[in-house]
Amino acid sequence: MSLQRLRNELQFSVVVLFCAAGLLGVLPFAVYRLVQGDADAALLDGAIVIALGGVGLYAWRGGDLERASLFLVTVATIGLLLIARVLDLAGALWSYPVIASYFLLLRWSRALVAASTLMLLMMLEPHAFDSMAHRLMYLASAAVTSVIAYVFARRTQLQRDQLEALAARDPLTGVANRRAMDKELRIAAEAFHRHRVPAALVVMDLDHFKAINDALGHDAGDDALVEFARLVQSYCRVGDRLFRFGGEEFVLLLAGTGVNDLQAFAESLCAAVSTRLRAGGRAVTVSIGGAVLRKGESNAEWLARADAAMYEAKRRGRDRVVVDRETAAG
Ligand SMILES: Nc1nc2c(ncn2[C@@H]2O[C@H](COP(=O)(O)OP(=O)(O)OP(=O)(O)O)[C@@H](O)[C@H]2O)c(=O)[nH]1
Repeated sequence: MSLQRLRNELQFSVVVLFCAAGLLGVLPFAVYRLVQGDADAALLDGAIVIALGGVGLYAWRGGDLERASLFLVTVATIGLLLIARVLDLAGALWSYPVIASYFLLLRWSRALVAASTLMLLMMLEPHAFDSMAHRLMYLASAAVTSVIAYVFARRTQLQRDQLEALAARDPLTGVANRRAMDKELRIAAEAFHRHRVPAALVVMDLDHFKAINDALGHDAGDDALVEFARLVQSYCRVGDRLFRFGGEEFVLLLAGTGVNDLQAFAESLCAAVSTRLRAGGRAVTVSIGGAVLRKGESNAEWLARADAAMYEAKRRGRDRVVVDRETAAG
């Protein structure tokens, strides 16, 4: 489990690997200082090793990553400032990995503040550098490290956001996909169970879609799906969420909607589709099922009721709405 997280989760792997690398990097020095009889430095290195080991173990065992990250950068910063005091320039060299950790583990604005503060404190440290030239060289190299780490962290974050957005979208219609739906349903269900905010699900399935494909070709079918999604979205309010459930089936989540509003909304949407949606000059219709979330009901049960209502609409002749009225009980 944790090995898998090491491969898949950036923050987890940075915390664990930083702790492991820091621990392995500092431990030999702690032993060396002890052998040399340099008790202060040995004690300091030993304390850093123990702190890094503790944070790494905490994260590895599933501890809160935000907390672990904050603790890690704090330990690394304090350790670095103390080492720079005890060990002169050799201590300052550790500021490069510490700066990198800021940009990998903190929000970029906080990382910028932390890196600037660290550089300032190091510059003010009287024992860390033996000449002004060394001091300025440190400042320049630490600033370059900060810029590179900043660019890398920002780009990585941007790419991650883009990948997440792509993974949640249906490429044909551009609406959210089934994966995104599960998350939104959880949020709506939580608002209902905690605060009694009603929520309705609308399941929509285009009628005789196979016939459209067969008669006009797959591309015309695709166009009809895109047009349908556009039409439904034009009917949505700001908080409503449309998902492509698969094939020619779509799901609409209406937050704050009770059973009567659901019925009225679905009826007008159904009528709008049959009058406005066309494929090869022919009207395209939709069968719609609806259900509002009931007390004590799981999301799967809720969705299954809306889906069953949609199949009932198909059974009754298509191009119509069936709302599961039992839902009013909740
Ligand atoms: N063009 C296109 N067709 C799709 C897509 N996804 C699924 N389909 C087609 O949608 C059709 C669905 O057919 P059926 O499940 O038999 O349903 P139907 O013909 O719509 O009939 P009813 O739902 O019973 O009214 C299949 O022919 C699928 O190939 C898509 O992304 N694009």
